[in-house]
Amino acid sequence: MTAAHHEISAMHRAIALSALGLGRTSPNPPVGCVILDPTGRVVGEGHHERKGEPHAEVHALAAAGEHARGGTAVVTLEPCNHHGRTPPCHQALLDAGIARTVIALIDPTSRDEGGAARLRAAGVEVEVGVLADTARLVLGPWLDSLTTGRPHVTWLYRTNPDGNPVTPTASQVRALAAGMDVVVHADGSVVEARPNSHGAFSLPTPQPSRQPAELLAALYDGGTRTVLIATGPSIAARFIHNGLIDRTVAHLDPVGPSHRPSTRTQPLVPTGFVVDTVTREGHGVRVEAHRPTRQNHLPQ
Ligand SMILES: Nc1c(N[C@@H]2O[C@H](COP(=O)(O)O)[C@@H](O)[C@H]2O)[nH]c(=O)[nH]c1=O
Repeated sequence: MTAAHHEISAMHRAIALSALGLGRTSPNPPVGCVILDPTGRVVGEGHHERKGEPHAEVHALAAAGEHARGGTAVVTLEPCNHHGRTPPCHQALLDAGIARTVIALIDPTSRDEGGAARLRAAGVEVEVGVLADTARLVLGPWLDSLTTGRPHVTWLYRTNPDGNPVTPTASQVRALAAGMDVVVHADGSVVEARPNSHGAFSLPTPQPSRQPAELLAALYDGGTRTVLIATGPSIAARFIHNGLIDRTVAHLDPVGPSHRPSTRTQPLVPTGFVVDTVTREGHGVRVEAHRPTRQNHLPQ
């Protein structure tokens, strides 16, 4: 049996909710969950907000109460099977009487037997891989950081009318920083993207190191999973040359319909990057690109 239409709709909602956790949950993943009652009606929603706080399933089950009995849990990441800072979610689902669980992505950090296997063993119907690629839009950086052992790094810049990358504006930085753990600013400072957004678990931000790889390793050890480099090309180049930029977001300053650049020294996106989206935004254009890697796709 595959996912029904109303389960797909619930997964879309769960994925959107999970993104509310971006820039807050690290080192935990941003996860969303929707609970459907036995008739398919939405009776509870939740997302993981911060390390040490309840997981998405627990929030959603609390909202659903008794309506969850015999119902379906739709969750963006495999329910956990271990006692960490919070009790195992697969047990919470069993205790609530959930009969079916629809999962987008398997948790590669599942200790021993994963939550999906535990649920199946207890007689719960489990569907895995539902809207996996869509869920990866939110969980991708967290999953990538597990594979690389360093935070996922985005370089944000503006291109001037000549087409060369320069430091982004404060409002461009603010908009993207909302979903990031840490920002490296043009003055070299390394700060939590939104102060105190990680709650009681505060992210240590090490002093900027001359070595980008060392800086990223120290950030990863402290729990950072996403970094925004909000600088012109000189700082960013040190990361690019070491293969440490995963994604770029460029804001193009508008130019007239006929334009002759005086100097063009830099490409629009780093060499080898693949452009994903080109959108008109505000007065300018936003271009997003990513560095293709062999490790982009973990097993689902
Ligand atoms: N945030 C989250 C999950 N996160 C999983 O749990 C681990 C953290 O456990 P703990 O220390 O108890 O918070 C984390 O590494 C990841 O594997 N799992 C889920 O089922 N739902 C959630 O909402």
